[in-house]
Amino acid sequence: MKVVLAVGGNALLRPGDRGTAEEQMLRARQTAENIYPLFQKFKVVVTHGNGPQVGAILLQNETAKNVVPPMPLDICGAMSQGEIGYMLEQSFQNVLEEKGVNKDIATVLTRVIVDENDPAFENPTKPIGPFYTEEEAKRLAKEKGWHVIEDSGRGWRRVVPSPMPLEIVEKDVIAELLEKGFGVIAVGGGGIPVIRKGRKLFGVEGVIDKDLASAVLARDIGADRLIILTSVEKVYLNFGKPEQRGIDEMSVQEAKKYMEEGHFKKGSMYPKILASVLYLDNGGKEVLITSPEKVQDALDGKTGTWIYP
Ligand SMILES: NC(=O)OP(=O)(O)O
Repeated sequence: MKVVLAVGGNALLRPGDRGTAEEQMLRARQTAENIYPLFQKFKVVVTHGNGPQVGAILLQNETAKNVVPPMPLDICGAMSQGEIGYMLEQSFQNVLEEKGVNKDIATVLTRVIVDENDPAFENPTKPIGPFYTEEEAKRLAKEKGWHVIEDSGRGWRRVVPSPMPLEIVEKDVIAELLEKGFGVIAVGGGGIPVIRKGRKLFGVEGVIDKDLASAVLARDIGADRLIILTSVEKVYLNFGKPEQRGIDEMSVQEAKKYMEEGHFKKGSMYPKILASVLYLDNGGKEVLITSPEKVQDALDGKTGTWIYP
């Protein structure tokens, strides 16, 4: 069975973490300990976010711009794929070794085709980098020309364009590595956004949503299952309210209805449900949304939210 496994931001950073290498390596190791059995059971491609890391790389580039030439956002995205791919690959490989599982892991630098006329380029929505107070964020926006927003009740952040992913450039390479028995890490940070001009590709500045890009990958390689790991055990209706109710199973039609009714927050569960719909509406078979800690129980049918066509 071919599985695309999208790991959330908490795979590398938790609230309160500063984002040091030691912290991120520790979180990567914890993620590996939770998910290593999946590499034994399935042909797995792990995808991941990069919001905090790509924002930090961009800041580093901008801060040192008078010493070394700063890199544009697509190249910062490529750097974040290398950084995070390394941390995950090393952690997965070490845990698999300790558990006696014979599996090699390969990270694929991945580009994703977007539309150069995507309106997202004129309307930045993707939060990256550290959190600021409202006052700091508004000052930085004025001083540096940044766009900033309040991010899901967690603080203020810089936002950048987030075009819709259309196609995974490296889909055949990823599929081939899976068939040959490798565990694969790909589509890091939603992939590096590129546009097609004739037969050539060119990078563009943006950060793609990793859940949407994971759905496109799952479609493009004909994955049997899309698993989205996040900070909650299952999807909830009326999340955070007294009438909150966990969903064990829903159809894609029900998922669309709940989206329209406004049950899912834009910066958190909404893109995961949208990605599930995108995958299931394009031939996908099933989606599981749960936390890294509960993924084994969810696969045994004990928890998580399952979504079907
Ligand atoms: N690219 C992306 O979606 O990153 P986060 O999940 O970290 O926001």
